[in-house]
Amino acid sequence: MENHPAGLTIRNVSKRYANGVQALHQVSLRVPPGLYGLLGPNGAGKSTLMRTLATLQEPDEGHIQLGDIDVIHQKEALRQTLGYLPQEFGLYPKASAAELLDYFAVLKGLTSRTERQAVTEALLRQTNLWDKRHQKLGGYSGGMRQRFGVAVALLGNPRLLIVDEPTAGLDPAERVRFLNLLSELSDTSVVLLSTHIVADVAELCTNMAIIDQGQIRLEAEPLAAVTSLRGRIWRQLTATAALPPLAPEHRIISAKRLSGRLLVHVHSPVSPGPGFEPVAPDLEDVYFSALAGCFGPTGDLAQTQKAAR
Ligand SMILES: Nc1ncnc2c1ncn2[C@@H]1O[C@H](COP(=O)(O)OP(=O)(O)OP(=O)(O)O)[C@@H](O)[C@H]1O
Repeated sequence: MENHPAGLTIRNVSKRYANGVQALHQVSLRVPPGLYGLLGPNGAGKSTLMRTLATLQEPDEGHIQLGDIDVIHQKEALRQTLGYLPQEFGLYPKASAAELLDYFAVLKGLTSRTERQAVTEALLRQTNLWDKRHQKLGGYSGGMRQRFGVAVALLGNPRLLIVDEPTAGLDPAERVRFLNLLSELSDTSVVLLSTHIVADVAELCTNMAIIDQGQIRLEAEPLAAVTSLRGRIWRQLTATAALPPLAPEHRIISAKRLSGRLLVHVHSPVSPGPGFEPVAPDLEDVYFSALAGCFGPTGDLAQTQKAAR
């Protein structure tokens, strides 16, 4: 991180809610500038971590640093440089994008009308909404709403942009447009994307982490993670829906129904037995292997590879 003064460092962050749920357990991550994907299933703790980073809630313990800002103890300083797009946000349906963005710019302290016009025009162009700026937000599609959310989050030129599950509900074209926008933004800042969609991370993220039950299961570059699984993923298409019997050291990482049959993927350093064939791994195999604990308790790819040699 020393080489990346604007990067984000998260150390041993834990959070237990009043109802006893341990949403985060000793989470540590290094998030360099670029597009970083935080991938995990429902209830993994992604939103809890995002809200904590956005200073909307306190962790029980841990340390978070963005460049020279101590996020937990210098909340105001962090907020000056943060853009946050929550999982759900309300918009005034009767306002147009231009009106509402102008309003948020005033709230952000941009009092000069000329300056505001320049800033909001640039943001509406960047998010590809300029032509639709006079349309009422109530008539915006899901993707346009999300891009408008990003325009609002970008007011004030944040060094850290947090987007919490932004692609859920977008059609494929809108999803790609939205991810491209995030990728462009990540040229100049840290962009943290939380998602449960593996393809979001596979396509554009330069780094990623997989979180499950409040714990980091893997932190890696997506390509390196896929490469690390070469020769370790095997598949079998079973005639019935029954899972094949396996030795304890072989782990079924996924089982999908396919036209009445079952496509089983197994993580194993050697052939799991007759009926299995090797398969070129992809990021979905990485994801399911991580959830099955195949990358070890620390989720550190380098450690895992060393142990496997
Ligand atoms: N305010 C809260 N009070 C109590 N428990 C909570 C609260 N918020 C979240 N939880 C619980 O903490 C765990 C993590 O939730 P969180 O919303 O952070 O996960 P997530 O990965 O964002 O899930 P999703 O993809 O479903 O949004 C879940 O078990 C959830 O039920």
